[in-house]
Amino acid sequence: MAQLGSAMPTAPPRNVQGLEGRNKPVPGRQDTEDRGSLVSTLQNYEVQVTLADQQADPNSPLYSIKKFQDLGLAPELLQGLTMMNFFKPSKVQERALPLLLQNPPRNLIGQSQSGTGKTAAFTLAMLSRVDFAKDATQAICLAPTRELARQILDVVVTMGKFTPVTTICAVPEMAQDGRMHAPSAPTRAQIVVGTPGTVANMVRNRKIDVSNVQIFVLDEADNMLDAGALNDQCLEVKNRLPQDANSRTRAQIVLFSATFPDEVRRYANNIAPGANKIELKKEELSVANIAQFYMDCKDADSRNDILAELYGILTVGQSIVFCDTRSTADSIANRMKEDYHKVAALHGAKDANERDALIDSFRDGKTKVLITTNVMARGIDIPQVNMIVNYDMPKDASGRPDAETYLHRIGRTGRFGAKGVAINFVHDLKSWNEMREIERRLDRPIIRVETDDIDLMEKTFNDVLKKKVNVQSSGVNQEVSTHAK
Ligand SMILES: Nc1ncnc2c1ncn2[C@@H]1O[C@H](COP(=O)(O)OP(=O)(O)OP(=O)(O)O)[C@@H](O)[C@H]1O
Repeated sequence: MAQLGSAMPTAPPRNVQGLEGRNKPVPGRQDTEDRGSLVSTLQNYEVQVTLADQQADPNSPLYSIKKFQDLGLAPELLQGLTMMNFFKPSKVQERALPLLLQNPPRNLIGQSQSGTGKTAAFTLAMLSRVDFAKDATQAICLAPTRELARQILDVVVTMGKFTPVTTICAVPEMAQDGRMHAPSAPTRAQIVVGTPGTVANMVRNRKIDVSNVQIFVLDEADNMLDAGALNDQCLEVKNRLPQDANSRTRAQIVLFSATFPDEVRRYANNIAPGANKIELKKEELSVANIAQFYMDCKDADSRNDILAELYGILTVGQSIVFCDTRSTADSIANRMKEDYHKVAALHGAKDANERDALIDSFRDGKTKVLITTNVMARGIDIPQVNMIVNYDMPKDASGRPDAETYLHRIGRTGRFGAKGVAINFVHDLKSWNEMREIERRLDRPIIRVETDDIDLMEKTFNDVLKKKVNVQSSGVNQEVSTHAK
């Protein structure tokens, strides 16, 4: 098979500004700003019909027979949903909301595919449990990264716009921007969203009074309850919440994730005893609208050449490139920048202010390609992202292929019914085996795409994004890799 590699022409990236799709709504859904407008263009019209069709398809995770009005929500929250152009609940929202709002409150362990609206479900539950007349913290939500905590806080604020709710984002070195307080000050905010370390610190130091907390949410719960510091910090917060006579946490405990590996699920049952459960079957884990490809790279280094060649395609929408380590992320970004490609590297070694600036710039579409580590693998919701590249295949702490992290990574695209493309780089037998193991576990084909013909690559991806092709029946080259031998 012909491959890109050191012999690849080093011509500057082709100008793809004129390509169909640029600066237009992501196929399959509308951009956030556009979703409110009445149908103004043919494309928006098509997009809206597509989402409505999916929400009417019983096999879609976006399917629901109910309206938000049927789910027992307060009128101010319905107003917030209308303002956000949430017309119908998704399956997880329809199923979770009545369970979350039942009285007396009961714990919930909820699982649903990436991008299917779990955040709205637990945000509505938090907003519903708050007594706005009470000047005290009543809901705490923990998320594994500052980027995700900030994003969840934004959803709380937007959805709660017609309520008088008070909120804070408790993450390290939170900037004062009028809405978010510095976490060093004691708070009475009704809803606290933050990262486990900072919130645990604040609770320990009495900066957060937990005596009135009614609901405690762990987003990305399987990750948070996996052994390690996150788990210890989450447990510390939970154990400081008021308890009943049987030493059970009085607050409603809500755990959400797209994945719950068996061992974490067992443990989750101890954390949230007697919980209502919404579970996915193994075959339901993958999101069908994300087409998965792999590219044969000649060797480890040639991945950079292929990435440079892909740049034009990656910037048609927005893309996230995942690699193993912070230093790899920096070195890929530096090499791309040497070729005058505009990319940003975001990872845990950057300071807080820089991280905020980088994600904000990416969210605003000012940066088109983000090179990152698993720090961005979970929860981040940027509808314009239509491509994901696994520069390195994800591995767990013991170095084994990590199918859960893979699902979360590729789930940064294909949000709420949109189409997305995931591209895996395979450069040796090891990475080939890792990819095949993940493919086997998730039971979805990962299909080879040729790397020697940029036009064909572009067409293949565009056809998927424009819904012309169902990859599983497309006849796209399914030969095995040269690394399979
Ligand atoms: N009922 C709805 N109608 C329209 N859009 C919705 C609805 N619910 C959620 N969304 C949008 O869908 C996108 C994905 O939602 P969200 O981020 O909550 O997914 P998630 O299930 O938490 O994903 P992940 O597993 O990646 O964390 C968001 O942009 C959100 O605004």
